[in-house]
Amino acid sequence: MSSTPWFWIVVVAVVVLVAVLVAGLLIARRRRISLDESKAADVVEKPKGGGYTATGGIALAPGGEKTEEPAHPVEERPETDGQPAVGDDASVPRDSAQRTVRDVELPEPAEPAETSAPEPEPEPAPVPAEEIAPATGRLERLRGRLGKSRSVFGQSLLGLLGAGDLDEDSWQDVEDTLLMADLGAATTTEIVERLREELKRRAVRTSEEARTVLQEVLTSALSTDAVRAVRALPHTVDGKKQPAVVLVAGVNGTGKTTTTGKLARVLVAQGSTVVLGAADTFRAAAADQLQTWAERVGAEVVRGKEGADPAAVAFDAVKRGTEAGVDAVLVDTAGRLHTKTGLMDELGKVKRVVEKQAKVDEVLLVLDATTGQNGLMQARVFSEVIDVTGIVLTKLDGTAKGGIVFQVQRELGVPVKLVGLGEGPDDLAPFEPGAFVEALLSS
Ligand SMILES: Nc1nc2c(ncn2[C@@H]2O[C@H](COP(=O)(O)OP(=O)(O)OP(=O)(O)O)[C@@H](O)[C@H]2O)c(=O)[nH]1
Repeated sequence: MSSTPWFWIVVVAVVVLVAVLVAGLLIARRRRISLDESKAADVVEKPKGGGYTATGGIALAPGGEKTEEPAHPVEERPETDGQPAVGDDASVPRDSAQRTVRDVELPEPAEPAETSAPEPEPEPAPVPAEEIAPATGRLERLRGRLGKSRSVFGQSLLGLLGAGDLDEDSWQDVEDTLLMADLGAATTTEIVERLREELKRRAVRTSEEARTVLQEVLTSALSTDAVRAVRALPHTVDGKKQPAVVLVAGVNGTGKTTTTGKLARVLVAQGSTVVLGAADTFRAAAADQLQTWAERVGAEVVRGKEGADPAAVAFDAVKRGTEAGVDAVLVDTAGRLHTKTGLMDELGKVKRVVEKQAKVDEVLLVLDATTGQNGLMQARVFSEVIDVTGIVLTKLDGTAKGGIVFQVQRELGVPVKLVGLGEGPDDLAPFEPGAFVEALLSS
């Protein structure tokens, strides 16, 4: 056999081999995502000066009959280890003067005036001392307030996920980043599992695609069927106007009074009339603070003397609000958490007493985002004591741990309804999962 056919067979084989190798290299290169590429993509993707920009104003709903929301018994909650037991201290009071919780007789419904507390002192509603910014302007001004929360969380996650096929060490880094941002063990595990699944299922190859998946997974982890509107609008009972009754609860220093004032401002700006109840009678300054808010926004305040029975003050605030035909009564409660039993006595009683004349439509639990796990433990105690219907997460402007939102909502089974993004009177925003995640991931 002549050597020529063999020569051509060898040439063809070599050409085919080279072609296969080149094609393989090209495909492999396309599939690899470098950190440089992710950075380049980020430069294009990052919204300029982007921050938390809720798309709408704070949603409000009438009180009265609630729509059925999913039951979330404490036994079914994850991460229930380490809950403070009865008698555990939950926080250090801001001021030293304290009074111990004592048993006080509940006022009879027919004779509310016979409470053991001093007579409350209704104040006439003053004219608003300041012009209240409209909701749209307010939201715009909140841009960038999540600054500190964003950098750690979003950038390290995007850096990791944008780096291509992740090995186990890199997944461990993703997990650590989520844990450091205060998402908690259960939420972190769930999110990592979903990220792994989605990246694989969608054969994610670019950092841009990874960003989309991350955004979707985080947003869906924050989504809930529960209503986020604050039930602060009046409703009708037996043909008579009934103000919405909102209790604001939380440990001292979390921002209850400030939140009550900010919420009153939102309501007044929308044309509602409001009575504020200063049921935090442990600290004289708390009632003064609320009174200042009332003067600023043009609301009436009902307060008792220092040491008065908080339940009696709350009762009288609701009574006054009903008689005056206002739209909403916001009751600022005391949050001293010396003992779970004490809190149960106080807060439970406030609610029971108020409900002798009107249904409580909303119980907002105010949590300080900067306290991380401690805040979460407080939340567990409160949710056992009182039927919390919404969370207000304050001081998100001052923490790198915005991830606490995920954990709080998951553990309590109650939606985060509002977020506090500063000390200013208009620094209260509605909580929107999509906008929040967008702010976390941008830089
Ligand atoms: N940075 C920041 N500070 C806030 C926010 N909300 C409240 N604060 C500040 O937190 C401090 C405590 O707020 P208060 O409203 O007095 O807290 P409280 O829960 O009523 O406290 P007690 O009356 O002691 O029970 C104040 O200095 C507020 O200005 C927020 O969203 N961001």
